[in-house]
Amino acid sequence: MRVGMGYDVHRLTEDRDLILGGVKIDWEKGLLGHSDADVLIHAVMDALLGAAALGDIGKHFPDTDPAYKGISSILLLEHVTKLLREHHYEIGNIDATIIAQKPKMAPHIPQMRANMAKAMGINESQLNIKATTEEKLGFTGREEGIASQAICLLNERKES
Ligand SMILES: Nc1ccn([C@@H]2O[C@H](COP(=O)(O)O)[C@@H](O)[C@H]2O)c(=O)n1
Ligand SMILES: C[C@@]1(CO)OP(=O)(O)OP(=O)(O)OC[C@H]1O
Repeated sequence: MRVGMGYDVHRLTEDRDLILGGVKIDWEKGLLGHSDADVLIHAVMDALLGAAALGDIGKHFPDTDPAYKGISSILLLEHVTKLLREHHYEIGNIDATIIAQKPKMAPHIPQMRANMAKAMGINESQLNIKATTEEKLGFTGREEGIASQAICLLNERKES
Protein backbone atom coordinates (compact mmCIF):
# COMPACT_ATOMS: atom_id res chain seq x y z
CA MET A 1 0.00 0.00 0.00
CA ARG A 2 1.33 3.48 -0.84
CA VAL A 3 0.05 6.88 0.27
CA GLY A 4 0.16 10.17 -1.65
CA MET A 5 -0.91 13.75 -1.04
CA GLY A 6 -1.70 16.63 -3.37
CA TYR A 7 -2.28 20.35 -2.95
CA ASP A 8 -3.03 23.02 -5.54
CA VAL A 9 -4.23 26.62 -5.72
CA HIS A 10 -5.61 28.67 -8.62
CA ARG A 11 -6.48 32.35 -8.71
CA LEU A 12 -10.09 33.47 -9.25
CA THR A 13 -10.55 35.92 -12.07
CA GLU A 14 -13.28 37.36 -14.26
CA ASP A 15 -13.86 36.03 -17.79
CA ARG A 16 -12.99 32.41 -16.95
CA ASP A 17 -15.29 29.44 -16.37
CA LEU A 18 -15.31 27.85 -12.93
CA ILE A 19 -14.71 24.14 -13.51
CA LEU A 20 -14.26 21.76 -10.57
CA GLY A 21 -14.34 17.99 -10.79
CA GLY A 22 -15.27 18.39 -14.45
CA VAL A 23 -18.43 20.35 -13.51
CA LYS A 24 -18.95 23.82 -14.96
CA ILE A 25 -20.36 25.83 -12.05
CA ASP A 26 -22.39 28.93 -12.81
CA TRP A 27 -20.40 31.63 -10.97
CA GLU A 28 -19.23 35.22 -11.47
CA LYS A 29 -15.55 34.23 -11.59
CA GLY A 30 -13.50 31.27 -12.76
CA LEU A 31 -10.03 29.89 -12.13
CA LEU A 32 -6.98 31.05 -14.05
CA GLY A 33 -4.53 28.49 -15.45
CA HIS A 34 -2.88 27.04 -18.53
CA SER A 35 -5.41 24.17 -18.53
CA ASP A 36 -9.06 24.53 -17.47
CA ALA A 37 -7.54 25.12 -13.97
CA ASP A 38 -9.64 22.43 -12.31
CA VAL A 39 -7.89 22.72 -8.96
CA LEU A 40 -9.71 19.73 -7.45
CA ILE A 41 -8.56 17.35 -10.18
CA HIS A 42 -5.05 18.81 -10.04
CA ALA A 43 -4.74 18.02 -6.32
CA VAL A 44 -6.06 14.49 -6.91
CA MET A 45 -3.60 13.89 -9.79
CA ASP A 46 -0.69 15.09 -7.64
CA ALA A 47 -1.75 12.73 -4.84
CA LEU A 48 -1.91 9.79 -7.29
CA LEU A 49 1.44 10.64 -8.91
CA GLY A 50 2.98 11.16 -5.48
CA ALA A 51 1.83 7.77 -4.20
CA ALA A 52 3.36 6.12 -7.28
CA ALA A 53 6.59 8.17 -6.96
CA LEU A 54 5.95 9.49 -10.49
CA GLY A 55 6.57 13.19 -9.82
CA ASP A 56 3.83 15.77 -10.30
CA ILE A 57 1.49 17.25 -12.89
CA GLY A 58 3.98 19.94 -13.90
CA LYS A 59 6.41 17.20 -14.90
CA HIS A 60 3.87 15.25 -16.98
CA PHE A 61 1.93 18.20 -18.41
CA PRO A 62 4.27 21.24 -18.57
CA ASP A 63 2.47 24.59 -18.61
CA THR A 64 4.85 25.67 -21.39
CA ASP A 65 3.39 23.03 -23.75
CA PRO A 66 0.66 24.45 -26.01
CA ALA A 67 -0.88 20.95 -26.15
CA TYR A 68 -2.28 21.55 -22.65
CA LYS A 69 -3.64 25.06 -23.24
CA GLY A 70 -7.29 25.05 -22.15
CA ILE A 71 -7.31 21.25 -21.85
CA SER A 72 -9.98 19.56 -19.74
CA SER A 73 -8.36 18.21 -16.57
CA ILE A 74 -10.63 15.17 -16.88
CA LEU A 75 -8.47 14.15 -19.87
CA LEU A 76 -5.32 14.66 -17.79
CA LEU A 77 -6.85 12.50 -15.03
CA GLU A 78 -7.55 9.74 -17.56
CA HIS A 79 -3.89 9.94 -18.62
CA VAL A 80 -2.63 9.72 -15.01
CA THR A 81 -4.90 6.67 -14.44
CA LYS A 82 -3.37 4.99 -17.52
CA LEU A 83 0.14 5.71 -16.17
CA LEU A 84 -0.77 4.12 -12.83
CA ARG A 85 -2.05 1.00 -14.60
CA GLU A 86 1.17 0.78 -16.62
CA HIS A 87 3.09 0.88 -13.35
CA HIS A 88 0.86 -1.88 -11.89
CA TYR A 89 -0.94 0.28 -9.35
CA GLU A 90 -4.66 0.35 -8.59
CA ILE A 91 -6.48 3.01 -6.64
CA GLY A 92 -7.59 2.08 -3.12
CA ASN A 93 -9.36 5.28 -2.15
CA ILE A 94 -9.11 9.05 -2.46
CA ASP A 95 -10.29 11.79 -0.10
CA ALA A 96 -10.27 15.38 -1.37
CA THR A 97 -11.20 18.79 0.00
CA ILE A 98 -12.10 21.96 -1.91
CA ILE A 99 -11.27 25.10 0.07
CA ALA A 100 -13.47 27.94 -1.13
CA GLN A 101 -15.42 30.74 0.52
CA LYS A 102 -17.95 30.70 -2.34
CA PRO A 103 -19.80 29.32 -4.20
CA LYS A 104 -21.49 26.52 -2.31
CA MET A 105 -19.99 23.28 -3.61
CA ALA A 106 -22.31 20.77 -1.92
CA PRO A 107 -24.93 20.70 -4.71
CA HIS A 108 -22.23 19.96 -7.30
CA ILE A 109 -20.32 17.27 -5.44
CA PRO A 110 -22.37 14.25 -6.67
CA GLN A 111 -21.66 15.20 -10.32
CA MET A 112 -17.94 15.89 -9.58
CA ARG A 113 -17.69 12.47 -7.97
CA ALA A 114 -19.40 10.75 -10.89
CA ASN A 115 -17.18 12.52 -13.47
CA MET A 116 -13.94 11.81 -11.65
CA ALA A 117 -14.75 8.20 -10.70
CA LYS A 118 -15.60 7.52 -14.36
CA ALA A 119 -12.32 9.08 -15.54
CA MET A 120 -10.34 6.90 -13.09
CA GLY A 121 -12.41 3.75 -13.73
CA ILE A 122 -13.22 3.38 -10.03
CA ASN A 123 -16.37 3.03 -7.99
CA GLU A 124 -17.75 6.27 -6.53
CA SER A 125 -17.39 4.70 -3.07
CA GLN A 126 -13.60 4.96 -3.54
CA LEU A 127 -13.74 8.74 -3.93
CA ASN A 128 -14.85 11.26 -1.32
CA ILE A 129 -15.08 14.97 -2.11
CA LYS A 130 -15.86 17.59 0.50
CA ALA A 131 -15.71 21.36 0.82
CA THR A 132 -14.88 23.88 3.49
CA THR A 133 -14.52 27.61 3.82
CA GLU A 134 -11.68 29.21 5.75
CA GLU A 135 -14.11 31.43 7.58
CA LYS A 136 -13.32 34.49 5.41
CA LEU A 137 -9.63 34.28 6.37
CA GLY A 138 -6.69 34.32 3.97
CA PHE A 139 -6.76 34.23 0.16
CA THR A 140 -9.62 31.75 -0.09
CA GLY A 141 -11.59 33.72 2.49
CA ARG A 142 -11.11 36.91 0.45
CA GLU A 143 -12.32 34.97 -2.64
CA GLU A 144 -9.00 35.57 -4.41
CA GLY A 145 -8.52 31.90 -5.15
CA ILE A 146 -9.62 28.33 -4.52
CA ALA A 147 -7.38 25.61 -3.08
CA SER A 148 -7.72 21.83 -2.96
CA GLN A 149 -6.08 19.08 -0.99
CA ALA A 150 -6.19 15.35 -1.68
CA ILE A 151 -4.86 12.17 -0.18
CA CYS A 152 -4.94 8.70 -1.71
CA LEU A 153 -3.97 5.09 -1.21
CA LEU A 154 -2.66 2.97 -4.05
CA ASN A 155 -2.35 -0.81 -4.01
CA GLU A 156 0.31 -2.70 -5.92
CA ARG A 157 -1.51 -5.00 -8.34
CA LYS A 158 -0.65 -8.64 -7.93
CA GLU A 159 0.19 -10.22 -11.27
CA SER A 160 -1.71 -13.47 -11.93
N1 LIG B 1 -17.55 26.38 -0.67
C1 LIG B 1 -18.17 25.59 0.23
C2 LIG B 1 -17.81 25.57 1.57
C3 LIG B 1 -18.51 24.75 2.43
N2 LIG B 1 -19.51 23.97 1.98
C4 LIG B 1 -20.30 23.12 2.91
O1 LIG B 1 -20.64 23.87 4.07
C5 LIG B 1 -20.20 23.19 5.25
C6 LIG B 1 -19.76 24.17 6.31
O2 LIG B 1 -18.59 24.87 5.88
P1 LIG B 1 -17.64 25.57 6.95
O3 LIG B 1 -16.48 26.10 6.19
O4 LIG B 1 -18.46 26.62 7.57
O5 LIG B 1 -17.23 24.50 7.93
C7 LIG B 1 -19.11 22.24 4.79
O6 LIG B 1 -18.97 21.13 5.62
C8 LIG B 1 -19.60 21.87 3.41
O7 LIG B 1 -20.55 20.84 3.49
C9 LIG B 1 -19.82 23.99 0.65
O8 LIG B 1 -20.74 23.27 0.19
N3 LIG B 1 -19.16 24.79 -0.20
C1 LIG C 1 -2.24 21.54 -15.33
C2 LIG C 1 -1.20 22.35 -16.04
C3 LIG C 1 -1.18 21.86 -17.51
O1 LIG C 1 -0.20 22.48 -18.25
O2 LIG C 1 -1.50 23.73 -16.10
P1 LIG C 1 -2.29 24.72 -15.06
O3 LIG C 1 -3.75 24.75 -15.41
O4 LIG C 1 -1.62 26.05 -15.08
O5 LIG C 1 -2.22 24.08 -13.62
P2 LIG C 1 -1.07 23.98 -12.51
O6 LIG C 1 -1.74 23.49 -11.27
O7 LIG C 1 -0.31 25.25 -12.41
O8 LIG C 1 -0.17 22.74 -13.04
C4 LIG C 1 0.62 22.89 -14.23
C5 LIG C 1 0.22 22.13 -15.44
O9 LIG C 1 0.44 20.77 -15.20
